[in-house]
Amino acid sequence: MDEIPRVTEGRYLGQVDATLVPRFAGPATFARLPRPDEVSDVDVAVVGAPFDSAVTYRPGARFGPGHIRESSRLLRPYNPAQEVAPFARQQVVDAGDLVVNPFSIDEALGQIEAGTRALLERAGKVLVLGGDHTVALPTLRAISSVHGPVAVVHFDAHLDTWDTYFGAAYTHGTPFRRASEEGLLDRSGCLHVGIRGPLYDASDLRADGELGFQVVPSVELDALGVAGVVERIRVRVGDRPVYVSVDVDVLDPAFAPGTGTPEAGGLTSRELLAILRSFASLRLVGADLVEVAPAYDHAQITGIAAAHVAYELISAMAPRG
Ligand SMILES: N=C(N)NCCCC(=O)O
Ligand SMILES: [Zn+2]
Ligand SMILES: [Zn+2]
Repeated sequence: MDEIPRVTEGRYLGQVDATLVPRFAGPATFARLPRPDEVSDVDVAVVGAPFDSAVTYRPGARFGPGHIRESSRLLRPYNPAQEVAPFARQQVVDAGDLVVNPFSIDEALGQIEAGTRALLERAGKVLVLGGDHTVALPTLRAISSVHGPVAVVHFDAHLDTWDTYFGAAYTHGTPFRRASEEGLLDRSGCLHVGIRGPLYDASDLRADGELGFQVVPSVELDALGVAGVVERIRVRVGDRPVYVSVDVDVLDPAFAPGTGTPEAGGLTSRELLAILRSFASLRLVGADLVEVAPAYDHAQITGIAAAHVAYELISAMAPRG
């Protein structure tokens, strides 16, 4: 077969050219980007962590990476909202899926950390596609081994700083408590955005604050506006290295039905995408996008929202000027 025609800019190998190869055909990598073995240098690696053995409610996020990739076929090379061509300013690749043991949470966490560390030897930045939110913990272990403790901007309906479930410490409701305890977070620079819904107890929020998080709850979105939220984030993280964790359930179930623990009253995709666009001015070192569970999705609503979240994150990582 002849070489597949790609949109290329200088040394950066981009997407399969959708004006020459139908976008519903051809490789199923994220945004139809190349694999690592097709390029010499890597700036950003997208990688799947298809693990969902630590959920408290509906399973299925193990199929998230494949669903996000399949929903990313329509993404085009130029992002007018950020005025950047994200795949022409940096080499972005899809490194496929990590192998994760579905029967051992401990082993899976070790595999995700080792896989991410190995990628970081080649790529400056990673974007991990979950998987349930547990995958943020091993990813943060790998990231902080390179950058030290990081500021975390966490988009979620849920705090995910709870302690244990059924006596288990490593679950999708506990990654940020473990990360804080392990010293992976810069406790002066973390915040959650989009928190809503019932808690277990009023003390959950106090404990969360002690672990290093400020909260921008979903109910404050209208009063603050996108610009107000962006400012809260900017002031909190400053020039620290920033890790962004996006649980797709931060979106209202109307915009993201395909997830395991949905809560009413969330962000619109327009709000979330607008906030992420402002991150071009932050020092992004890595990100995850988790909790996409296609079995509960319809017409790729959640998958498309997730693909655009990934696109804005990668665009924000692109060097400017
Ligand atoms: N990370 C997500 N999506 N959900 C955590 C919910 C934990 C709970 O059931 O209390
Ligand atoms: Zn959540
Ligand atoms: Zn979460």
